[in-house]
Amino acid sequence: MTLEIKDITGGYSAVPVLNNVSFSVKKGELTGLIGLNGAGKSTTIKHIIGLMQPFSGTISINGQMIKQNPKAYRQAFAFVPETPVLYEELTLKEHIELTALAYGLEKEEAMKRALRYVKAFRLEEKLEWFPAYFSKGMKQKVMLVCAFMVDVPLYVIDEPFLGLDPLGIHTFREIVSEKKKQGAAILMSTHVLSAAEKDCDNFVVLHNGQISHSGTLANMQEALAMPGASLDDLYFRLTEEVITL
Ligand SMILES: Nc1ncnc2c1ncn2[C@@H]1O[C@H](COP(=O)(O)OP(=O)(O)OP(=O)(O)O)[C@@H](O)[C@H]1O
Repeated sequence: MTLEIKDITGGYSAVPVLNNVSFSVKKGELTGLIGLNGAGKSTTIKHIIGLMQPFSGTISINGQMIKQNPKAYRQAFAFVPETPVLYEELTLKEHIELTALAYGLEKEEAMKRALRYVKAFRLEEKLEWFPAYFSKGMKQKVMLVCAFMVDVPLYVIDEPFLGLDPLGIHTFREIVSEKKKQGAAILMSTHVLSAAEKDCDNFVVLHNGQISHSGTLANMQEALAMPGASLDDLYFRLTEEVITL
């Protein structure tokens, strides 16, 4: 098990947003984290990446908790936020160098690795560009390059499908498939259920801060006695929120 979340309860004030959330993400698997607006996906991710500490429960990556060795824990994952966070005064090349520094990678080797992804996302002419010149999708690609250039056990990716163009999504899928083959675990939060159904090996459905289901599509179909149902239909049943006009 690469990422193991055991019974976490947590939130922003004394009132918890997450209640007894448990799930795991296995080596070589892509797990989709899905749920309605406000269900608790970002809050869960903030706990995983160490921005928030749970009131109770534990989170570990490859058996290690953040408090045991914060630096090792932080270097065990790469995170891509939904909204790109880039340094205005640094070029794409300098973002790659900064990532290498943060993960303790040798600069030339790191650049070689990053260039594969830079080319795959068609950014090779833009290595000297500053973020101000990038479109929203290009900024997202820069974030993805900086995440995928490091070999880590866990990738946490928040909503990759809304900013990328179709070629970018194709490239993203190819990289994810390669990373899975190399044994990485990937947690991806998304609202794009058609893409999630196609790509994810299993799903964690959050509803009102609790897990309403986790497992494969087949597990969900069986549990809900909806053989052959799409992820959309299963999701609406699990969240019980189909609004008709
Ligand atoms: N900084 C914050 N302070 C207080 N409450 C917050 C904060 N951020 C989120 N919340 C609350 O926590 C709950 C879960 O929000 P969260 O952002 O985790 O949802 P989400 O599933 O990521 O939603 P979305 O799909 O809209 O991104 C919501 O009730 C939200 O209002």
